[in-house]
Amino acid sequence: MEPVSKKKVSLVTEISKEFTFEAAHRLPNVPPGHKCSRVHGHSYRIEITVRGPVDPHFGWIVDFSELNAAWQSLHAQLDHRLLNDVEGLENPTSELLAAWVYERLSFPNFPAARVVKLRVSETCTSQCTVYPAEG
Ligand SMILES: Nc1nc2c(c(=O)[nH]1)N=C([C@H](O)[C@H](O)COP(=O)(O)OP(=O)(O)OP(=O)(O)O)CN2
Ligand SMILES: [Zn+2]
Repeated sequence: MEPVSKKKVSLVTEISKEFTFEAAHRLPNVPPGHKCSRVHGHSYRIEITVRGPVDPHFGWIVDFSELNAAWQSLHAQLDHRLLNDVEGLENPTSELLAAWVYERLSFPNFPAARVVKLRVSETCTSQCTVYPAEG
């Protein structure tokens, strides 16, 4: 009988975690009469995907609880707020919110871990995804 091959494949590994917050917003630059010019609320979902080397000792890219810790200070700034009042979110579209969150995430204990995808869902059917540009 042939021995089973133990060939090592090189893998790209990602982990993801989803967070939620509740907030109100209005979009100040929409045309007159647009429904989003009025203050309204969303149950936002933020999915964060991290890529990096799997630490040989821990066996993970980054502890899920470190993602949790990184998210907590952002959650405190966003949850049950009028997003327009948050510095940098004066025009709180999904696109600009995704960039705002992306720019503020870091994992000090796992510096090799990189956020490679961040998705904001405003509703069940409306999402925005950002990725770091190549290069
Ligand atoms: N490109 C974007 N378009 C819109 C954004 C945005 O952030 N980026 N935001 C809005 C509003 O916030 C709106 O609340 C969400 O839009 P929409 O999907 O139209 O919401 P509805 O639940 O009303 O959608 P229906 O599928 O029509 O029920 C608008 N556009
Ligand atoms: Zn909205």
